[in-house]
Amino acid sequence: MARKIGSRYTAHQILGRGSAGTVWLGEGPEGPVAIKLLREDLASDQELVGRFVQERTALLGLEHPHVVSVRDLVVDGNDLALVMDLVRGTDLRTRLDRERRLPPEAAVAIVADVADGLAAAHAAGVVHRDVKPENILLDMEGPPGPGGSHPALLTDFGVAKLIDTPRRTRATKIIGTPDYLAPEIVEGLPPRASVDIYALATVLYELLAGFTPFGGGHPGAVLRRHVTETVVPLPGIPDELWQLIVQCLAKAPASRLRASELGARLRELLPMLAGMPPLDVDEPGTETVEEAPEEPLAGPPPAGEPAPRRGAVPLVPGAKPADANRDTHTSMRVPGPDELAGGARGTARAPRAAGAPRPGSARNRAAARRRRAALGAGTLVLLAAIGIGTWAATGGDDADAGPRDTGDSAPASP
Ligand SMILES: Nc1ncnc2c1ncn2[C@@H]1O[C@H](COP(=O)(O)OP(=O)(O)OP(=O)(O)O)[C@@H](O)[C@H]1O
Repeated sequence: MARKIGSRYTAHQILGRGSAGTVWLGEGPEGPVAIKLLREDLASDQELVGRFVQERTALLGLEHPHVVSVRDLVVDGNDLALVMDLVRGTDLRTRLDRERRLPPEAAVAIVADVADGLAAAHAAGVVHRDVKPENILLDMEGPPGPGGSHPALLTDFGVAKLIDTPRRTRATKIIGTPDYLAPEIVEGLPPRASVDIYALATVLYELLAGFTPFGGGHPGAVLRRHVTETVVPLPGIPDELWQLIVQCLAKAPASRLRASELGARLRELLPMLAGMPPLDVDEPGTETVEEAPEEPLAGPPPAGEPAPRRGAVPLVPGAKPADANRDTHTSMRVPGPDELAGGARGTARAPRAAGAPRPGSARNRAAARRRRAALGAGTLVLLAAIGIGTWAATGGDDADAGPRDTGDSAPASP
């Protein structure tokens, strides 16, 4: 059923639903558009509406072949909507679900497109903050490129920032999708351009492997892995490609490549990857490092309340997720030192070449011991980092103090 959005747009048919709202196929004065209608509870939040209007210029200003442009912002009664270019195709999550792993050439071509889009955004001072396969659209009407991949476009710019908490509390909250969150966000530091590079490298790893490097299990465990664990090489991956992934998954933001460089370096690899089949990797079982069963950091939901779905589990006991129905986002408090110390039992996931023995052998037990030692050291590092995060939080209201989330004006440098 058609629905009017403001005075200029009509929404015809639902294209999909996300955590922040529903995307409609619509019509505007200049032709077909995609309209993202934000959830009612977000639309009725006066502060968010204020930010929405404030962000107008930054959101509307981004024009790039690999970015889904926002054409208009509509604030009309209870409706809050972003009007975007319509991309006729599918999102990368759907393709990944269908194919499980992509041939390296196609994966690299897609990620190079997104890196180029990010480079333009970062140059304009915009940090995306929620790079993940769901936010990468494949334009099936665009010409197929290397590996037969259609052009990839990054969408949802600015949405993570819009639904973020007020500035004064921002440094104490984590907003995002756990599998793609850079370690410095877990540590409570403000998101800079380099968080997008980390998330994009995670996407590249996922396209090649079929799973993310630090995902699996409780969101709290996922967050800890970002800070404490190092990524394990994928069997059969060309070394040049692996080195790029490792560099962009560096724990230190300054060690990661800039988006423009990442795009260029990935494109240089394309000829070498031509015709290479998907990597032969088995998804690792989640190997428990400690013998004792892992205790969830948060208790079970009270009787009568449904268990929150993936990504919506509070990291800290008693903390309520912003929206338990969110499928892919999480809203958590930055864990305190006690909570981290109590949750130091982690899990480690190591990819295996297809057919290789599962973990549990004497060799793997030795590796688990090494990881346990590393995890202990990592926890110390994390505790120190939380100290820094706390400093950032307490400095948040002081105009002259330390680093801050400048959001749309965040420096594009890592
Ligand atoms: N500009 C667009 N053109 C065509 N389809 C779109 C466009 N933007 C989004 N979609 C489709 O709408 C669906 C919902 O998108 P939306 O951005 O709301 O959610 P998401 O990114 O999947 O999840 P989340 O918001 O939780 O991150 C997506 O599956 C996507 O395929």
